[in-house]
Amino acid sequence: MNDSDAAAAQAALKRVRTRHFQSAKENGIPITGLTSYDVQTAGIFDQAGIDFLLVGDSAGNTVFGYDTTLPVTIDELIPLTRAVASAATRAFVIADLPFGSYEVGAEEALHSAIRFMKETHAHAVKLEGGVRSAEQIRRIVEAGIPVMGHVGFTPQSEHGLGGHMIQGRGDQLDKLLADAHAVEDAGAFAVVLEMVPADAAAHVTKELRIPTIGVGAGPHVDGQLLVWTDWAGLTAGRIPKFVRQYADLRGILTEAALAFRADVADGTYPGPEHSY
Ligand SMILES: Nc1nc(=O)c2c([nH]1)NC[C@@H]1CN(c3ccc(C(=O)N[C@@H](CCC(=O)O)C(=O)O)cc3)CN21
Ligand SMILES: CC(C)C(=O)C(=O)O
Ligand SMILES: [Mg+2]
Repeated sequence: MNDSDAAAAQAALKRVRTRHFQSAKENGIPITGLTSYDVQTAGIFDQAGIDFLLVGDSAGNTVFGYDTTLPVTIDELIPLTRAVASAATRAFVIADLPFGSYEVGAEEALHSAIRFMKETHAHAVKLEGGVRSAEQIRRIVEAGIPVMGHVGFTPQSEHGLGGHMIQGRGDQLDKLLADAHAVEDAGAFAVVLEMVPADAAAHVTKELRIPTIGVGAGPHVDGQLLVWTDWAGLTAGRIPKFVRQYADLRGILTEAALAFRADVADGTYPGPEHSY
């Protein structure tokens, strides 16, 4: 297959599966992912051909209004994940394991992963940490559940890391590489690299057999993932420097709300066509 045939085959997939993450890397076809937390956006992103939908614990920020992802629970994420999985026909749906649902050990991690698989119909789980999470990843994979790893900046350890800090700079590159290899060796099908310098991400991407998915990791990775509310211009206030904003939903919805208010105030809504 030449490059454009491979890209067309990827676009035409009936359902993205873990082997397609691998073949995308091997054929140099960039993988795309967005977060999603509801049935409407999941349907839109799926139809647009986004390869995977991550029901992130970033829902703590984007849905529930917490300052960090730390308070997010499995019980909060299950209904969101179920909604996303119900709308995805082609996209691969990944459930993010929240803080406190896998750190105690492999047994706990497997219990949490099983809950997501049974109760949401997601296709895989994601968890944070490299060397420190390798046993958990191995155990979940052995049970037949695909795992996406997540190394570099891991938001669930934001307090331990001292803030939203770039990881893998200078002499931290060895730790980043060790973490990424630990995730691969434990059997993960892909790994997220968050907030790492572009050259460090390139280095990891070259060394690993499994695809790397960058979030603020520059262009030399196998795929790109963004939090959809940042990407679509819905997030209020500061967004991370690595985000390109593809729409201005906040502006559009503000205009719509102002117009609705004005129409109700001056009696032009509802019109006769909206009345019974
Ligand atoms: N809305 C949203 N977007 C995200 O990308 C995201 C979440 N929430 N929640 C979970 C984690 C936390 N992440 C974050 C959060 C903040 C920065 C950030 O503000 N970075 C600054 C530099 C560091 C700082 O000053 O705090 C930047 O300008 O990139 C980066 C990643 C990524 N994830
Ligand atoms: C930012 C991505 C990687 C994530 O973990 C999330 O959205 O929760
Ligand atoms: Mg997350």
